[in-house]
Amino acid sequence: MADHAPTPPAVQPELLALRDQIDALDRDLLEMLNRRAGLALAVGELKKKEGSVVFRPEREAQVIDGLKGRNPGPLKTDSIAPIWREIMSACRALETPTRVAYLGPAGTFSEEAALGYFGSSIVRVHCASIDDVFRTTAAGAADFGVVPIENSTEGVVARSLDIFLTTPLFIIGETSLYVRHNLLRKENTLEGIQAVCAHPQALGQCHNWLSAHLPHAERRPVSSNAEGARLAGLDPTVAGIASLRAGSEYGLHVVSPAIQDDVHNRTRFVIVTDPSRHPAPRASGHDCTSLVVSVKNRPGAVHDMLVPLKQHGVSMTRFESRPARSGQWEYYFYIDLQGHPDEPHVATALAALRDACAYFKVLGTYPLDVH
Ligand SMILES: O=C(O)C(=O)C[C@]1(C(=O)O)C=C[C@@H](O)C=C1
Repeated sequence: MADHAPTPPAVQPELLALRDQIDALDRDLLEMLNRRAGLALAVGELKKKEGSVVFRPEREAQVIDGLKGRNPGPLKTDSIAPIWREIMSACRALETPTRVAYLGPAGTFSEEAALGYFGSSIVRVHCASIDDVFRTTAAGAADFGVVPIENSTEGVVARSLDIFLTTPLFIIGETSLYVRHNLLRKENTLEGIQAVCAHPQALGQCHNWLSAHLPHAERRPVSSNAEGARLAGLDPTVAGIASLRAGSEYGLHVVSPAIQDDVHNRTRFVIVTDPSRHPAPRASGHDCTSLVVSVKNRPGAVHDMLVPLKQHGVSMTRFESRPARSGQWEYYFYIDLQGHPDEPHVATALAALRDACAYFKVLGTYPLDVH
């Protein structure tokens, strides 16, 4: 009896012929991608002469939308956005480096959102907190910041919304991520776990699972999930809740995968930048405008404020309130509208809304996320 591994079957001639065709096409693709990169470089030179910015989110959204609309298959239409984001990321990097700040360390969901939105050809700027992402971007140490603003299980990310009241930064893009949390640990067992370290949002999103499976373990909030994973790597009695990427980053076992209470758990992130260095994106055809407003505390004030939207046919896709901290039961309202102020009906509705509000700030106008 042979004691060595069986030899694989001989490669069939049909398979060889198909692979030859794939190799030839890959060479064509490589040549075409390089021609595309050459054109992007020429665009970059033009922009340098004009003094205009390199990153154009509305153009990238249109490129992806256009290709999705003409995809003949069999490539899945869902595959188009990630492929072209990477291509445009590589082309953009030839024009200029894109520095992106987000809540670090390596392996956070914020990092995943940043890479999903900008592609992987970016300069990664890790920040210790959401406040730090805003500060770093405002100080010019990053060109863009990526911050979470709402989660489908836990609701708003209050800190991000509060900072929007005072920050000079504005929103130029959005991206959403399916967030799957995993219980990670040095040992591959639930036995002996004394504490679970994660971001408070993740602890909240896994509340039922933790109550059912680790009722006696302390739930210890830390600055990020990746930080929780890092701590789990240092102490065998500690588990972290984080992404699979964070697990492999810190050499941990996945003791239990997908422990979030809601299988459709999603987080929405926005991309912020300094308007003095980067203009607002132009209309792409599928845009969102985000506002924060307040009204005088009187009967019917909120209703009256929203009437112009109906009158001018503008859809509201989000309406969120946060206490104004005045002690007077006053609130700030965070509103997302469909459309771009360059569209006349949106501009008219915004002007009327502004007149009806005691406080009115446009947080940004940007292309809707393209998947
Ligand atoms: O069209 C441009 O303005 C480009 O710079 C080219 C390109 C691309 O690769 O398609 C790259 C960066 C921009 O964000 C948009 C598009």
